[in-house]
This record gives sequence, structure tokens and C-alpha cells, in this order.
Amino acid sequence: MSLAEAKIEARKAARVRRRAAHAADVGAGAGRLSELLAGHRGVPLSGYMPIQSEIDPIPAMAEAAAWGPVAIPVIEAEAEPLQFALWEPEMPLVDGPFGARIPQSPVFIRPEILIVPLLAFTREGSRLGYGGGFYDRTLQALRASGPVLAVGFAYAAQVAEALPFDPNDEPLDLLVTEREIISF
Ligand SMILES: Nc1nc2c(c(=O)[nH]1)N(C=O)[C@@H](CNc1ccc(C(=O)N[C@@H](CCC(=O)O)C(=O)O)cc1)CN2
Ligand SMILES: Nc1ncnc2c1ncn2[C@@H]1O[C@H](COP(=O)(O)OP(=O)(O)OP(=O)(O)O)[C@@H](O)[C@H]1O
Repeated sequence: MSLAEAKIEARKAARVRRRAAHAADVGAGAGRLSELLAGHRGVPLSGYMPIQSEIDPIPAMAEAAAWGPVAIPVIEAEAEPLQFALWEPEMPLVDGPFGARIPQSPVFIRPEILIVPLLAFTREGSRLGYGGGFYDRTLQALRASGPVLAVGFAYAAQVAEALPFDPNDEPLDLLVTEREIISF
């Protein structure tokens, strides 16, 4: 199996596990994320507007927004890093590419903490996304230009024993699930 085929298979398996976890979600994840973010108050951070069966970080983002700048990802172009637009609870949003909501009038910032959505993770800190390479490109660019903490946010059930690895894959620094905070 080629690497690309292995990633497709891993994504399929991960979607099944994530969907089941989402159906059973009682909302415990955002509390754990808040716990972690409380140690970094005022640091500019990026969350995300959940799509599909992603775990919901919005309550933790809303709390963090009381202390410092919070942003959400915006795709400016294919094969380019993501940009991050300032976000406030209840602000007007419009549909962006792939169904993720984005601000109507984006004001971009450089986050130092990225809450990263994912399909699957390993206990060694690898991550599998949707295959756009957006977070890989973004983390590579941010890591080259200054401090950044990549915090995966996922259901515990999204763990994989191993994931197909390509040299462009950027590792996570931390991972938060509804059960625990794992540092790599
Ligand atoms: N909530 C959230 N926002 C985000 C991301 C994300 O992963 N989650 N992104 C992180 O990159 C960017 C959006 N990128 C995405 C890339 C592909 C797909 C996706 O669903 N792809 C389809 C296949 C392609 C298609 O529909 O044409 C799929 O997964 O089946 C979703 C988001 C920016 N915003
Ligand atoms: N920094 C980079 N420079 C060039 N190509 C890259 C870079 N990062 C990723 N890519 C390419 O983008 C494609 C998609 O990458 P990959 O399958 O790892 O995406 P993903 O991590 O699942 O998605 P995402 O990061 O958007 O959540 C691959 O062909 C990968 O080699």
C-alpha cells in the first residue's frame, strides 16, 4: 500500500471512531481544554469552529477570550498556510471553505497556541488531518518564525496505535482529550 492509500484507510477508520465518540459526547472536553489554557492566560491563541464530528472547543475559547486574543483558522489559498482571524463569542460569521465558519471581516493575528483539530493521533504526538496539509504548512511556518505550542484536541477514542507518516507531518506538543492532557 502506498503512503497516500495508507492515509486514506487510516482516515476512514478514524472517522468511524470519531463519529461514535461524538454521538456519546457529554461535553467534558472543553473543561479539560480550559484547564490547560488557564496556565497560559493572555497568550494569543487559535481555536476552531467545529465541523463534522469534531470535539467542540468553543466554551474554552469563549473563556480564553476574556483574557486575551482568540482567533479561528481561515483558508486563504490551497497549498498555503492557514491565516488566523480574531474571534469573539457571538460575532457574525459566514461559511468558509469546507463548511468551517469564518469572520465576516477578518482581522488577522499570529497565535502562539494552536488548538488543532484532527481525525486521529498517536501517544507519540503524530496527527492525521483531512489531507489538505493546512496545519502541517501552518505549524512549519509558525515554528520557523517564533514560539508556538501545538495542542491537539480530540476524543480519547481518536487514538491510533500507529499512523502513516510523511516527512511534512508536524508533531503535536500536547494533546487534550475529555479524559487527560498528554504532553509529548
Ligand atoms: N473545524 C475545522 N476548521 C478548519 C479546519 C479543520 O480541520 N477543522 N482546517 C484544517 O485544515 C481548515 C479547513 N480544511 C479542511 C480541509 C478538508 C476538509 C474536508 O472535509 N475534506 C473532505 C474531502 C474534501 C472535500 O469535501 O472536497 C473530507 O474530509 O471528506 C475539511 C476542512 C480550516 N478550518
Ligand atoms: N510544509 C509542506 N510543504 C509542502 N507540502 C506539504 C507541507 N505540509 C504538508 N504538505 C503536503 O500536503 C499534503 C497533505 O498532507 P497530509 O496528508 O499530512 O494532511 P493532513 O495533516 O492530514 O491535513 P491538515 O494538516 O490539513 O489537517 C501531502 O501531500 C503533504 O506532503
